[in-house]
Amino acid sequence: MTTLFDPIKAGDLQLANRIVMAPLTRNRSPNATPTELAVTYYTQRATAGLIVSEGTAITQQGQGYADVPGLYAPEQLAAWRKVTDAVHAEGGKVVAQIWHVGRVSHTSLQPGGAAPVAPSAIQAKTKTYIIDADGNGGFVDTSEPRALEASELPSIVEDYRRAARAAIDEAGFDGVEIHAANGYLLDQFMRAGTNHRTDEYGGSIENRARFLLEVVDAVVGEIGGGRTGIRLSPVTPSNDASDPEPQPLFDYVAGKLAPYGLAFVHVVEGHTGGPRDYSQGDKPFDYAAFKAAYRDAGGIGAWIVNNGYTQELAEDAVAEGRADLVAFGKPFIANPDLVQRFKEGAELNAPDSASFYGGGATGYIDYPALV
Ligand SMILES: C=C(C(=O)O)c1ccccc1
Repeated sequence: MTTLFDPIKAGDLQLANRIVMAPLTRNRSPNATPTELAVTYYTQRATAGLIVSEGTAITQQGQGYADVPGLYAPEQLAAWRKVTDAVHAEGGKVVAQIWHVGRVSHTSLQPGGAAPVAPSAIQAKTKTYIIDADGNGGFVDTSEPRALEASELPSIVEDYRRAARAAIDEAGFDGVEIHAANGYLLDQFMRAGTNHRTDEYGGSIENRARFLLEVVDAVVGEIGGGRTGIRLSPVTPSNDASDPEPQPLFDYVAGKLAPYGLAFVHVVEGHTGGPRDYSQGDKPFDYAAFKAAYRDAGGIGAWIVNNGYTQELAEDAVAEGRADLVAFGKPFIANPDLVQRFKEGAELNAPDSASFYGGGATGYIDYPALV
């Protein structure tokens, strides 16, 4: 019977166990540049079978929150290199989550104070975190976006391709995870609640999935499917995302992803950070059918599940073949040695939500490991 502690090869990634550190935004990268604290933070957690980095912007246009990191400037890439070298020195594996927020941003974060971009000019009913001129952080409404011209999309595809190449060559990551979840740009294009376009990128499921698949094609073409993963969240309402018929949409996407030889498909089940049984549309989302759509079309990527898993739920999912790996977020924030704690059945540290976002060492690198 497969357990969480069995190694697995996911594409080109040889992983020591099935326990994944989920991408976790921590807002501790001033000027979009990870600090030395990030080196300690990720190294402390290097026993994870795979670390997925926090969302990392492919360009300033793709930046949506204060103090999140980027992959688009030399100092950012050099800072990430220190992180990946340190994780590798501990025997860990780490991929970069490459991210464009689309409409989930604010003019103060955008190049030249411009409006954020999106498939359609529909303002997200959500807030983002910015730091004002006096250095005070706070949550504000996201700015009204402008609709991207179709002629602008090839340039954004190139931004993803360039970021993927830089993540490998400059920043030293073992691969990338394309962030196509949680109501950000690629999810905005896929889901009908955010995509009201009438051109070849809107309307039908095929059209709404087109931009995502152009990005996947470019990234895989640049770094290979074996070093490329993707994160999807079929029914999350995060960042005001919605679609009335998620099953046909994501079953279609699964089938189109299958030929790319991806290292993994990472699925957020339910409401990101909320109830796993949350769903949209007139019936619960069928995750087994979604996985089957991928496998039946020839998809070989490892299947990673996420959102609210306990060790017991994770062990069952892997033992029963519903997942190949399980990603943990908050447990990894509070337990750098989560793998050891699972192995020993040790008590887990409780996470302190007050220090999830922003700040310094407190709540970041000071959670205790087992003696
Ligand atoms: C990258 C994020 C995501 O995928 O939801 C994120 C961003 C800000 C706060 C929490 C999470």
